[in-house]
Amino acid sequence: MKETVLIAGLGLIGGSLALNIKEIENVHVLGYDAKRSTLDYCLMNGIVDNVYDDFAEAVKLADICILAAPVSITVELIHQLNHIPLEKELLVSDVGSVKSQIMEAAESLTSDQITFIGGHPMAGSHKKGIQAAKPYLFENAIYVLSPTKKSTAEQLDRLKALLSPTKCKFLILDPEEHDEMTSVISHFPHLIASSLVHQARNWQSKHPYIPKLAAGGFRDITRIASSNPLMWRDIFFQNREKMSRLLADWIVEMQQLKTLIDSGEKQQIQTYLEQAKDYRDGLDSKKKGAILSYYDIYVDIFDQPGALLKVIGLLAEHDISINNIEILEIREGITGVLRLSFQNKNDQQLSQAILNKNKYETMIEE
Ligand SMILES: NC(=O)C1=CN([C@@H]2O[C@H](COP(=O)(O)OP(=O)(O)OC[C@H]3O[C@@H](n4cnc5c(N)ncnc54)[C@H](O)[C@@H]3O)[C@@H](O)[C@H]2O)C=CC1
Ligand SMILES: O=C(O)C(=O)Cc1ccc(O)cc1
Repeated sequence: MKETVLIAGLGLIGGSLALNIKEIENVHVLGYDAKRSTLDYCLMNGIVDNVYDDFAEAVKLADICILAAPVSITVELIHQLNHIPLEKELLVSDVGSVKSQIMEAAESLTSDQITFIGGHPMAGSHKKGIQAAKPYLFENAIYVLSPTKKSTAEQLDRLKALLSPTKCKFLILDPEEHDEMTSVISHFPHLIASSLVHQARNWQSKHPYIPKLAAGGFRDITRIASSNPLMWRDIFFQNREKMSRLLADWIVEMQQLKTLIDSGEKQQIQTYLEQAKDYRDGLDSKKKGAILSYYDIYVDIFDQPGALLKVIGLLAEHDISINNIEILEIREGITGVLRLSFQNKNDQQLSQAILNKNKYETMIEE
């Protein structure tokens, strides 16, 4: 029998999930979103089979519903579920970056027909909206699942099967643990990235050339500050206790660093940097897999934009999709380096072979 799956919120994450779930035979995918233009786009591009601008109407038809709106809206939608008369069993999940409030709302659901299992794919981008949705967004990424008291092992397996086309790796976590870990590894770094951008902007009044000097390091560390402010406002708000605790620790560490810098203790400064480097290098190791590391190739190029187009064209001819392209420190007419990122090792190695055959100098970091 056909299973009906509703995705509520068809932005970057909901749209990317829909693209994957649509691949499964015998699944009918419905979409709900507050934006009419998003629903029209989804229909026009075959991302879902049918669209609704009324949550209650759509959810009544569904066997499984994935809530993929901003976190505060997801909490509201869970509360709404309590007041929607359902005629069949409904398995509900979500994709929210903070889990505690969502899981609290889910535990307070009174309907016997609804079972909730929390979810969070640990992958995304700084882009937002349906037009940024990609089918391979979650490949090799961790997908956190948080079962509830009511959910059964069979329901967990059913959800995993539905998400299996994403090629993610599942990890079961308790919501409190999840929120603490993501505050350290995702939410707090975002706050620091935004604060670094503010600092640069403040200095720009004294040095108008600051933006022109912004080199690779500043761009790398502040990339996430260009993400969706509405989404991150919700994340900071919902995880504010853990963020505040991390800020307090950070302030103490910054004070210690200030003392170290003021003292001019070269050896201690070097030790501090070496310890950070050792830990960071270990995180990136593909064997450990602690960070979702993309498969990068560095390519030497000589003049842009011609060289850029040629490299991309060569890979496109072989249907290889590039996850990210970055030009590292290139100026016109001077040798530069292109960093191409791929989702998997196969694409990385095939691309290297193609580029080498076409006389490009390439390098893969071990
Ligand atoms: N962007 C990212 O990298 C990641 C985001 N997440 C989580 O995924 C969720 C969605 O984020 P994105 O897809 O990035 O955001 P997005 O802004 O791309 O998409 C959100 C969608 O929700 C819709 N929406 C807003 N209010 C609504 C309402 N009242 N009813 C129905 N639809 C509504 C919007 O129209 C939009 O289509 C958030 O909870 C976020 O925490 C999780 C992992 C990664
Ligand atoms: O853009 C990036 O590097 C991200 O880290 C994306 C991301 C944003 C929010 C999440 O909850 C999970 C992943």
